[in-house]
This record gives sequence, C-alpha cells and structure tokens, in this order.
Amino acid sequence: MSEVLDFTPPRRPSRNAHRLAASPMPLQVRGLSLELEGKRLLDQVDLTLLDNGITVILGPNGAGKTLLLKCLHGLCQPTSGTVLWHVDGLERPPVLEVRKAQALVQQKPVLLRRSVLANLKFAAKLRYSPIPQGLLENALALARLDHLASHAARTLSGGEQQRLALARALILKPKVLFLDEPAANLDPASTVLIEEAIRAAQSAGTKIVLITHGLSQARRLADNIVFLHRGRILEHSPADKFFSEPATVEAEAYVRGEIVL
Ligand SMILES: Nc1ncnc2c1ncn2[C@@H]1O[C@H](COP(=O)(O)OP(=O)(O)OP(=O)(O)O)[C@@H](O)[C@H]1O
Repeated sequence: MSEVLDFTPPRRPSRNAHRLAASPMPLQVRGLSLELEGKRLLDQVDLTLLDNGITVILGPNGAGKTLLLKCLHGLCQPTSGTVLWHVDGLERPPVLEVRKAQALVQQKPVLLRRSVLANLKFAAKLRYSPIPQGLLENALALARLDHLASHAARTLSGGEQQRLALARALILKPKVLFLDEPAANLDPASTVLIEEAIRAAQSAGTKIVLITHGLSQARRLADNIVFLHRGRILEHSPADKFFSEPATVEAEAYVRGEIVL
C-alpha cells in the first residue's frame, strides 16, 4: 500500500492523549521506499524524529536526501511505507493539521510572483487573523530585506531569496521545519544570520530537519545526524558520536572529506 501521510480519520484523544501530547515524537517513518523510473531511490527507510534537537541529514550527492525530505513533507509519494505524524496529541491527525504543522524551504525557493512584503503577508494571513503588529517588520529585519520590501521577490538574488523563504516559513511557526541546504547560496554573514534564526526557531519549539553539505555547519548546528547513502540510512546518531566515531566506512570517509560513491 502506498501512503505518504496516514489519511485515516483522527482517533479520538484517548486516555493516553495527555501522554501523546507530551510525546517527544512528532514524526515516525516506517519502511519507506521510493522507486522512480525503475530505480529504487529510497530503500526501507525507518526513522523516528524527536521534537527536540536539530536533525541534520548528511550524505553524498544523489544519496536521496532531497527525496526523503520531500516524502516527509508530502510532496513526494513513496512507493511503500508510512510517514506518521503526532500533532496535538493525535496519533493520526487530520491531513490539514499535518500540512499546517510543517513547512519546507527548498534549495531553490518557490516564491510568489509578488513583492517581498506580499510574500511575507501571504504566509502571515495563513497563520494569523489579524496579523500581529510588527510581525512583518520583524520578518523583514530577520531576513535583512527591509530595503527590498517592495521589490518583486523573484528578482532577488539567490541568497536573498533563500533568506526570504526562511523568514516566510518561520512566520508560519511550524512544528517541523524542513530545510534543504538553506545556506547554499549565502555569503558568510548571511550564513551566520540564518544559523541564528534556525537556532532561535528551535529554542522556540520548532523541530528542525536540515540538509547540508557543509560539515562545519553540521558540526555547529546538529544535535543528531542522519547519514544517507544510496537511499539507505546507514547511521542515525548523536552528532558528537557521529563525528568522533562514525560507525560505517562510508560515513567515516564522508567525514574525512573523501569522495563517497
Ligand atoms: N524525478 C526523478 N526521477 C528519476 N530520478 C530522480 C528523480 N528525482 C531524483 N532522482 C534521482 O534520485 C537520486 C537522489 O536524488 P536527491 O535529489 O534526493 O539526492 P540528494 O542526496 O539530495 O543529492 P544532492 O546532494 O546532489 O542534492 C539522484 O540520483 C537523482 O538523479
């Protein structure tokens, strides 16, 4: 059976609802595989993402990191397996609640054909009614885009678009924020800015799941590391342990900066 999100109706909060509400487990992946054009690109992925800490997904080019993130977000339909969410104490929340609980910032941000400010306003309206005073100004300041507020979002540089996309996602205050190489186009100062924003969001209760190729960035941000290789999770361990004692030859080579095929 192919399931990306569990669409069965929400269970009534049970006697265990209070326990689930406090459960540190927003997302569980069981036996997720993805085949496209006859190739198995994700292979029997099992993953439990706890709601504390920043999870960084590492792995060589083509390992399947982006596809995995898209499957978690519901943008990509796996061939088999399940992605189960826990939202507000419900083991099987309504799909709308799941959608509202998460946001994805893609490597090439998808921005509306509107101004920078209008992009932020669009997100704010989804989350708030009325929009709290100062929210949009704070988001503009966070992205250091005050001076470009009235510019067409799609004419911004790659790095500016990434900063806008992150600020827009943060306005939604998602329970889980998926970030696909959020610093790929950023200069060093913007990278610091983005990393501060990511840490602040995590401290405010957003679970962060982030793909990066920057090993230094992973060392700075990660609480735990998922290491993906040829569509399989070879390791999921605390960041300290991953970097000091990688358990597989592939991860060891990757950490040493060698090419891993
Ligand atoms: N729509 C598709 N059809 C067929 N193959 C695809 C499709 N999308 C991705 N792939 C293949 O799946 C593999 C994994 O792609 P993915 O983008 O997830 O890799 P990645 O780990 O994010 O790589 P990178 O670090 O280079 O961004 C790649 O070999 C890619 O060519």
